[in-house]
Parts: sequence; C-alpha cells; structure tokens
Amino acid sequence: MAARERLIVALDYPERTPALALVDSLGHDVLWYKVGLELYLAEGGRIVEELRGKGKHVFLDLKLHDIPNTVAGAVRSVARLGPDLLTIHAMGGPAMVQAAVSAAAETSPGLKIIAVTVLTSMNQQQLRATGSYLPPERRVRRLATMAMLANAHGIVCSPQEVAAMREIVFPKITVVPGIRPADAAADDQSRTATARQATIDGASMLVVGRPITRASDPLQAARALLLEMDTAFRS
Ligand SMILES: O=c1ccn([C@@H]2O[C@H](COP(=O)(O)O)[C@@H](O)[C@H]2O)c(=O)[nH]1
Repeated sequence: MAARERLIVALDYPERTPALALVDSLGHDVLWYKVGLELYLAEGGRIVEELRGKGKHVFLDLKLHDIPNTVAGAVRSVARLGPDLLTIHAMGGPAMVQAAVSAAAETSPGLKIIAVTVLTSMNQQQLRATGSYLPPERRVRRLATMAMLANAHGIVCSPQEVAAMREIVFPKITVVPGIRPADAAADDQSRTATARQATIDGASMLVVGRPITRASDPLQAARALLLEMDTAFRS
C-alpha cells in the first residue's frame, strides 16, 4: 500500500489553530491525522469534524480505559464524529474490549477499535514498576492475543515488537508509534525504530509526531518519511 495510506501525523497541539495550520501546510501529502487527548480535550469533537471536512482520515487516540459499560458509552459518544480508528487500552481486559467493539459496530460500522498494548514510552524497568515482570515483547504478545480474541480490529505496539506481532494480528491492523529517524532524539519514547525498519517489519500504519511537527520544514520531513516508507515497502 502507498506510504500516504500508512502515515499518521500526530497533532499534539494545545489548540486547533497550529494543528490546522500544520494540516494545511502538509496539504495532499498527508491523508491521516492523529487527534489525542491534548487537542481533543481542548477543542472537543469539532476538531475531528474539521479534519473530516478537509477530507482527512482521523485516528482518535483517546486510549479509553474504564469499566465496559462506561467505555461502550464513550465509544458511542465519539463514534458519531466519524473517526476511522479509535484507541482503547487493552489493559481494560477482554470484556471492556468486546464492549467497545460492539458499541462501535452498533453506532458506526466503519469505526475500528484499536487496543493499545504497552505504551512505547515504557521500558522494562517502568513495566516492572507497574507490577508486570514480563519483558515488553512478551507483555505486548499477551495483550495483543487477548485483544484479538476479544475481536479488536487492531493493536498499537512499538516498532520493536511489530514483526513478532504480525503472526498474531495479521490481517488486522498494527498501528506503530515510536518512529524516529536514525539520528533523531528519542524524546520520551523508549522502544523506537526507524520508519524503514517498521515498514520492513510489517507495520500497517506508522504514527509520527515530533519528527515532523518540530522539524524546521515539516513538509520536507513528511516527504522524506514517505519516501523512506515507500522505498522500504518495495525492498
Ligand atoms: O504507545 C503509544 C501510543 C500512542 N502514542 C502516540 O503516538 C504519538 C507519537 O508522537 P512522537 O512525537 O512521534 O513521539 C503521540 O501522539 C503519542 O501519544 C505513542 O507514542 N505510544
């Protein structure tokens, strides 16, 4: 699939003006945008509707995590805005994942529920601090397997696990943040890799924020990533 169909640019901004300015500057090169907690809590559903109005696909990364009935209600509330993908936390367990999937199917059949496994910012030490003693890849595997059994449409995992997760998740979706150019700072991310490696390893969609949004020329940075993804896909 063409790289444009597989790159999601994360709009991690405190309000709509800089977010929409970036969208306009990236023009037709970028089709998919992530709206996360920062922007959604500041602007509400209208930011999703504005992006849809510009013909963009929306990855609504709210990482819902609550009891099944509450998550189902939240899914119904945001489904009417028309996002394409919506995240929930796999840690909510199979009943919560199943409730989210059922609520999406009833409200907006095209909406896909994506289960976040282990945040890409977490390393083994941080996982241990939460009481999980498995290495990250085994923890991701366990949560991904559970999410698939609960009928989630895909998972979020890091580029360091995506090759191993393909056998569990394919043909469903692997959404992969933690993408960094080889010479770039990891920032707060722990489990990172390049767009080339994530593509070779079979990621369905890559989520990229700061390497594009904080670049001196975001359009040039996005185009370089798209080229890297297309080249890796053909290799
Ligand atoms: O495990 C996760 C889940 C979601 N994210 C989101 O992806 C982007 C990554 O942004 P960068 O600036 O490229 O680090 C960000 O919006 C996160 O909320 C993630 O990084 N890890």
